[in-house]
Amino acid sequence: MIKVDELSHSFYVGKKNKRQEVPVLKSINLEIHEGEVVSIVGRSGSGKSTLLNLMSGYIKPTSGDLHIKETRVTDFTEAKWASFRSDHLGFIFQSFQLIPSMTAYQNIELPLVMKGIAEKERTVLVEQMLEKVGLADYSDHYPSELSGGQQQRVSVARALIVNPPIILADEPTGSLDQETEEELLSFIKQLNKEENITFVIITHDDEVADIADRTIRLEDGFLVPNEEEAGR
Ligand SMILES: Nc1ncnc2c1ncn2[C@@H]1O[C@H](COP(=O)(O)OP(=O)(O)OP(=O)(O)O)[C@@H](O)[C@H]1O
Repeated sequence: MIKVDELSHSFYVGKKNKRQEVPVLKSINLEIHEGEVVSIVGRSGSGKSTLLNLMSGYIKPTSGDLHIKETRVTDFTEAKWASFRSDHLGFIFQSFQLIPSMTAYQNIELPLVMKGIAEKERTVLVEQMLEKVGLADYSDHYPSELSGGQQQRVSVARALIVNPPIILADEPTGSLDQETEEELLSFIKQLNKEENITFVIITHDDEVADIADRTIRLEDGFLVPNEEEAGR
């Protein structure tokens, strides 16, 4: 589903004549299979978000190769990435990243508008999705009128609305209380089981790592070999 080969990434900081290379990811090899829930853990600064941003096409690798759904995306232009993302990837963030001036309904509808889906069809899909995430009564609420857990459900609904086979999540439970976190995790597990959606989840949270089929650990930009896999 996602194949990462010898992927390295450096940032360059400082002024032109004093440009300094900051190597962040170092020869990462990794394969994520269809239907897996994979958590990515590691200390702050270990490169987790950089890896997710590479998988999303928001940054380009310095070297190495990346395939998603058997498509080589390494050299994609921004336009190609934008269309690939809208067909294959959904995103969930710690800070929800909802548009404050749009209602729950409009936030969920947005990816369909961007895909050029007709209004009639959008209405059916958004209403179904509001039911599915238990927010049918909150469709006209703005993000500021929703609890953290409800906002996260809107953001999950927005990620799901285009039926992506893969969802990439950066600390999705980071802003939630214990109970809401458990709700979100069981919803993720349910989506994974019933709809075979592949999840890649960055987390600091042991409970998220607990629902994952596999945990990948980054340390200073290197992937730490998984003992179980290394022993096979
Ligand atoms: N745009 C950038 N320019 C320069 N350095 C960057 C940039 N983005 C990230 N870095 C550096 O890359 C390293 C890895 O950052 P990254 O955000 O991937 O870590 P992380 O594991 O996700 O951390 P956290 O858990 O705190 O979110 C850090 O040392 C960071 O300072």
